[in-house]
Amino acid sequence: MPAPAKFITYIDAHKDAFIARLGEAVAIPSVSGDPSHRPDVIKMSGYIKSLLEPLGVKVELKDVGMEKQPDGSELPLPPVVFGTLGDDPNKKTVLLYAHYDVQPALVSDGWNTDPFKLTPDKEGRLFGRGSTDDKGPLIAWINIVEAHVTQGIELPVNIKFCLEGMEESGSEGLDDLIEKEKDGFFKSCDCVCICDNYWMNDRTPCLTYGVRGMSYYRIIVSGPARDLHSGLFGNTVHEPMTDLILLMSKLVTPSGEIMIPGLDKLVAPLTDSEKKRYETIDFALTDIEEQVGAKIVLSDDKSQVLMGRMRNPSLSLHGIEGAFYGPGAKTVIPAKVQGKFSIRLVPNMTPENVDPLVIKYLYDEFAKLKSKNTLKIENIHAGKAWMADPDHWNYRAAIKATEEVYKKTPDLTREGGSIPVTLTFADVLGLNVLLLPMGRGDDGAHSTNEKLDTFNYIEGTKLLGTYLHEIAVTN
Ligand SMILES: C[C@H](N)C(=O)N[C@@H](Cc1c[nH]cn1)C(=O)O
Ligand SMILES: [Zn+2]
Ligand SMILES: [Zn+2]
Repeated sequence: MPAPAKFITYIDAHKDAFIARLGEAVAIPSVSGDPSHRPDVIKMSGYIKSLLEPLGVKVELKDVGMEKQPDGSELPLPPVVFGTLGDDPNKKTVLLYAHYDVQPALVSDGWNTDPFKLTPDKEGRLFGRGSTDDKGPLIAWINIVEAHVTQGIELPVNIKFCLEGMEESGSEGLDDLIEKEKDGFFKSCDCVCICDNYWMNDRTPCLTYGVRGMSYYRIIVSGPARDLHSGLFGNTVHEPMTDLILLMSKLVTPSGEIMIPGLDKLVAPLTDSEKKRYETIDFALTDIEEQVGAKIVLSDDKSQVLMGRMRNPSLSLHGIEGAFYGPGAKTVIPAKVQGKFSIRLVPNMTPENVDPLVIKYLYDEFAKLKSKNTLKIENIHAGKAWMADPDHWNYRAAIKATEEVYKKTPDLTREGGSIPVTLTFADVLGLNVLLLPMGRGDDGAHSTNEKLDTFNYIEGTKLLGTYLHEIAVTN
């Protein structure tokens, strides 16, 4: 059943108000990975509550405890926002998940505008941290509820909201809460919809039936009791940074191959029918080139590139904490450095079968250095890969909604990024999970100048609303 015309008209008529609302959300720098921003993450949960309650949504802010910091101190975790609207036993109940935390962003990283001030350009692109990941989609769900409630349009389903503030930092606390509430808050849910990923390009909508998992590591090399003068102690002591750089150079080749023995044997084998699926996705190498702003794609083969993102693991080096990085030429030997890297996990890899291989390999490589420094390896957070059945009515409803709004049949894709809770919803609640993205492949999530096109925000809002009307009638 298409969404009522009144709903579509309301969305179009309120475009400016919806952009202003997204601006309010972006202005709260809810960076979950930065302890100094924890009050902002918590403030964001209050902002969401203040939008939902006047619309008749019953809101609970669920406390999920404390987060241990590397120095042993503790920080309060931001609450998980539970919302309930409707309890009609004759309607399906849809669980809507989104996250209200964002990645860090500084103007000095290379932003052209203040990342926490939503800034439109003349092409209608809305620049700001979280615009596409994931505040745009989260605010869109609220806009949809507002359109129904204020226009007297009956909601075709009961809605449960589960909105978290730690997704960008390993979703700490959420799995336990879902386990605890599976026969409580989540009991009546029939399916899940998550709007937190992206199209493959700037033209073709997609539905996503898989995400990669992730294991994020910190390798800590320490030696001297304090930072040293390189003129006095260079070629005199074992230098932690030298050891760390050597270790990090042993993880992945420049062509993307993971160098840790045994990891490749864990990956689920490729079948012929799966291989064919990559050939039909609307995608060109130029899409990646445009998204990254350079001609640096690893392969000339479209299917290889898609498999590299969707069904194979990857290892990325992210940074070194404790290293000298400022301007000038400080002649320091850093006393303790921490290298950060992560591995994107695919079926049948798990943090449990990957961790021992990573740890053994790094200790073996460290032993070869014959260094007197100390090595410590930690898995900071981990989540498994997930795949759903795209033949389910949840997906059929989303295909119909996409065809109604965009007049195109969506591609079926797997996401290269990770959304740890997808697997928990599927396994613990036993529900089909659909990823229904709003933004485009060139939105720059996690990057500088993240944006959401006004077109995608508004048409995406219509899509999500239409999807609710379609699931009500799809079996
Ligand atoms: C796909 C989703 N929008 C996303 O960006 N997820 C993050 C999750 C994460 C895990 N550790 C840190 N962030 C991602 O895939 O990086
Ligand atoms: Zn996200
Ligand atoms: Zn993200």
